[in-house]
This record gives sequence, C-alpha cells and structure tokens, in this order.
Amino acid sequence: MEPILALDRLSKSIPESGRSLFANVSAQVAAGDRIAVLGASGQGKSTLLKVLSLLVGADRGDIRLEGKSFEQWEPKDWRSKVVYFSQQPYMLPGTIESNMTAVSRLHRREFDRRLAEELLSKLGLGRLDWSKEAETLSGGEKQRVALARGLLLKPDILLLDETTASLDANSKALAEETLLEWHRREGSAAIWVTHDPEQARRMSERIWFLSDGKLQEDTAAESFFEHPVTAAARAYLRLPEGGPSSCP
Ligand SMILES: Nc1ncnc2c1ncn2[C@@H]1O[C@H](COP(=O)(O)OP(=O)(O)OP(=O)(O)O)[C@@H](O)[C@H]1O
Repeated sequence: MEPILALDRLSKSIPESGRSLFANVSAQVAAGDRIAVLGASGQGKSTLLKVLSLLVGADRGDIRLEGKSFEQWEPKDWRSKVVYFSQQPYMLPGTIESNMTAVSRLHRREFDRRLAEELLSKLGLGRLDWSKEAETLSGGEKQRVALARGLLLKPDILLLDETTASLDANSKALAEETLLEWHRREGSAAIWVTHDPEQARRMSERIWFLSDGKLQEDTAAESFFEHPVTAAARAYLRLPEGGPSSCP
C-alpha cells in the first residue's frame, strides 16, 4: 500500500553554525500509524517534526504526502492534513472562542461546535468560559485548547511535540485517552516526540530512534524496548550490553 507520508533522505543543519542535525533520514508512514520519536536532547526531533509540517525547510531530500512531493503542494493545504502541535502552545490574540473557530475561518470549513465542546470536555475543560481571553489561560490549559483546536481540522497526520510535557498527571491521562480514542475513531496517524519511554509504549506501535544525526532504528515498539539493535539505543534505554534478560 502507498504510504501516506514518505521521508526521502532528509537532511538538516543548524543555519548559524552549519552543524548537521540529521542526515539522510528516510522512512514511511502508513495511514493510521502511531509512531514515537525518541532520542537524547538536541538530536533534532522537534526540528524533524517542523520539517514535516513545512514550518522549517530541509537542506536536502524530499517529503511526499499522498505520493506528491512537498514542492507540488500549497503549504496551507499540506498543513491542513499534517498538523504540528507545538511544545509551546500558541494562542491567537482574542478569546478562547475565536481560537477554537480560527481553523474553520482559515480553512473555510464549517465550525463543528459540538465536536469542539466534546473535545474540550474530554480534555477536562468542559467548564471553560469561551469568552475569556486565551492569553489568560494557564500553560496546561493552553496546551489542551491548542490540541482540541488542531484536532478540529481532522488531520491525516498529527505531529505531537511533547504535547503533554506541561500537563499534570490527570490532564496528561485525559490527553492520552482523547488521542487514542481519536485515533480509533478518525484513523489519523500520529508522530509523537516524547521524552517518556513509558508514554511511547502506551501511545505508539512503532519507534523512530534518532542518534548521532541518523535514524538509527525504525522498528516495532515492542521490539525496540525488548531488543534494541544499536548500542546507542541500548545506552538510551540504560540497558546492559548483554540484553534485558541479563538484568539482575
Ligand atoms: N533555527 C535554529 N537556530 C539555531 N539553532 C537551532 C535552530 N533549530 C534548532 N536548533 C538547535 O538544534 C538542536 C536540536 O534542536 P531540536 O529542538 O530539534 O532537538 P530535540 O531533539 O527536539 O531536543 P529536545 O529533546 O531537547 O527538545 C538544538 O541544539 C537547538 O538549539
């Protein structure tokens, strides 16, 4: 089956210093895939998501969505299908209501108020006063409003950048449940950058492991956690060289 998204030898360096962040990253995403991107800090995981959402340009390589190179897409159309959920949620100036309706205005779609209310309620924000200024929300509330706002686009691929990092344990659990239910209902794929291997286990069936500027492992989650192939992944998971079975 044709992958929904194909990464073809993507390379990216830091503009100022020229230091390579990653090189020749190739991978494929099928409809409905749930992938966690793991790797130590500073490996370029967030940058990779930004490249995939066309917010940042790659230095080399191609990305194909539905078989068509990014160069043949209007960025706006691409970003209605491949939605980036930033680590630092961005609220548009104005009320929560105007934030929730913004994507409909931008993409000329009818606003689905019932779905918006349902999503906010599932995320623990059912009692939110929509006439409040969005800027007055707490960091965790902004994160959840941004999540609901992005889901209203019904994207084919969610790019989740440490989406629950600023949430308390209860809100984090609600966000995970909402996203799993969304996946079952809408069949969207998700590529999730997380620093939490347990969250990666819960939320994904595949792992992309980035280290030393390369996609070192692209494998089933179970196999990655039980039998990581590379020394870098073993070190990341703090496994002894002999394998998990050699643990005392
Ligand atoms: N536009 C930019 N200008 C300068 N440096 C940048 C730019 N974009 C990324 N970097 C640097 O590239 C490195 C990788 O950043 P990135 O946020 O993609 O990594 P990461 O793997 O997601 O890190 P973390 O896990 O800590 O969030 C960092 O050192 C960052 O400072």
